[in-house]
Amino acid sequence: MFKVLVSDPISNVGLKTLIEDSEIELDVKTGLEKEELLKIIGNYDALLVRSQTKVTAEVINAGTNLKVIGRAGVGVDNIDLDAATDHGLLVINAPDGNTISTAEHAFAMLISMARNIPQAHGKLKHGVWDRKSFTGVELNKKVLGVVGVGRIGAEVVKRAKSFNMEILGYDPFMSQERAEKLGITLATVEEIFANADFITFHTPLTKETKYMLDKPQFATMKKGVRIVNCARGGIVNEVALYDAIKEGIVAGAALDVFEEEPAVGNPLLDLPQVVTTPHLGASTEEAQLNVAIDVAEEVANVLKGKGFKNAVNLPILPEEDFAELKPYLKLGQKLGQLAAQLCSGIIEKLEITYAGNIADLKCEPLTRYIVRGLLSYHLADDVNYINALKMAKSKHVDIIESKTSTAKGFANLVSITVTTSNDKVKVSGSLLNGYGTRIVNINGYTVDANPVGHMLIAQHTDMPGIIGNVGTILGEAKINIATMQVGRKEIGGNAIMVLGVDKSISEDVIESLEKIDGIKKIFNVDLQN
Ligand SMILES: NC(=O)c1ccc[n+]([C@@H]2O[C@H](COP(=O)([O-])OP(=O)(O)OC[C@H]3O[C@@H](n4cnc5c(N)ncnc54)[C@H](O)[C@@H]3O)[C@@H](O)[C@H]2O)c1
Ligand SMILES: O=C(O)[C@H](O)COP(=O)(O)O
Repeated sequence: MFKVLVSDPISNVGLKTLIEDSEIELDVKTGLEKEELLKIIGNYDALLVRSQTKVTAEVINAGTNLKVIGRAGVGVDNIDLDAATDHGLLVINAPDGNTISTAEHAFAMLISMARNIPQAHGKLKHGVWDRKSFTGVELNKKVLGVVGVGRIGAEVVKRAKSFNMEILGYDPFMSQERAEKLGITLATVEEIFANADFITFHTPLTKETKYMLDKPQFATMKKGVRIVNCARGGIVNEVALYDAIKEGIVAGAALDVFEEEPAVGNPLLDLPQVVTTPHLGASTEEAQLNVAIDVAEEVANVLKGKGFKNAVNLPILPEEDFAELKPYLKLGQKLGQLAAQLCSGIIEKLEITYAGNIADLKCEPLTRYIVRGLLSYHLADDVNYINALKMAKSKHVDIIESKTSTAKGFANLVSITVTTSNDKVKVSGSLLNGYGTRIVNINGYTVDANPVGHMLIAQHTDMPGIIGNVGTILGEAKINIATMQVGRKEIGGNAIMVLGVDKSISEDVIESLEKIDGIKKIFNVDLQN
């Protein structure tokens, strides 16, 4: 049974799949104080939030059973992604469900600001018929600057076009071709700031976008510019905005989001030029239902080990690409596990070569499986597919990947070389058509071993009697040999023996094996998981 905590208001109808799932126990506890959340989070496998719950490193540390954090919405700036990744926790969001609602809200805010609708409404509601104070401006033929032309930005563009606005757009990922398709002019952010009558922001809040509109940028703007921020507080510096309004540079600001929320008491709210809503961009029946359905489905899939598509802290391959790579994942993990058990010392470098037809695939997920296999020998469950690369970096393990079309007689070959403070180990594996995963080379010795269960790998001198002696000792210890491979480079030289055995070999048996004349080193390898 998986326990899921919902700590922000999320549509009950949208959560129906989780509520009705017999494998899931759902608790809805909204408005928890930080201390209360810290106290109970350790009981849950999944946490579902919107933007209110601050999922800090402290919460993540306390969530010892957490596997996934689901965000019913887009922005994940309330979640400490680094801490989640460090703990191998998957963070998923629901990026598509509130696009239209937020674009409509941004546009509603823009028009309200241009025509002073909230101010006039407020006055009339208080019994004052004031037609002089609220002369607005048209949108027709005005220049709209859209900063961030992703899902929401592009929808805002569509709506602005129907109002006959001239649109300048900036997004680091927008090509000239896409701009032309949207019917807008590709501009730099500086050009937008210098030329726009209205500027609307639709970027996430990142280190790069934090205060992208600040005092120096206001100084470059047209007098009378109007600003819309329905993305995130902190993209626009609120102190600088306040000053720019007071100085008459900015004629109006429409704000749905604030640096500190709830924004009660924010000085900007005292300015008549500011129209505002309390973070309502995604607050429609439709958006809330959409995001709840999406996040519920994804969280259930993650918990049950099924596929998911909206991971925030994990690169996701298109389904077709992942299907091609999937059969290799087990091979990658086993190669990593095997190499970890064949080497000693501090792991410094991992070199991976993808050869043959696998070189044509997008191998990043496979690299993660190899790294996970390698590090899990020492770090056990602390390392997983999500945090593997970060964990390697934090342990100062350099990862070097290369690809080549030639695979030395195999259709595909994955080779890994692990360099440690006192060792170097190379193992290669292949996915053999009809035979599954195979270890085909260990430190230059050709072998053909199925990487499963318990293995005994012995480095020895190629001389008569060794195989018999090993068999006798294992037989006396009641250890059944399932498979056996011997590889050598030259007669009487160094050789390797790879045995598949039915159970783990105890230390005293290993010691007896090590005493056999000609045996150089014994590795008791466990490839069970
Ligand atoms: N007010 C609300 O209720 C509400 C609702 C939904 C989303 N949002 C906010 O809106 C943001 C955008 O949502 P979306 O669904 O369109 O996301 P998106 O990922 O589709 O689009 C964001 C775009 O911003 C661009 N970008 C990133 N850095 C940039 C920079 N320095 N300059 C210009 N562009 C940059 C990205 O390339 C991307 O195309 C979210 O991150 C969220 O914070 C707010
Ligand atoms: O990023 C988002 O999806 C929006 O800011 C919506 O936030 P909310 O779920 O708290 O309304």
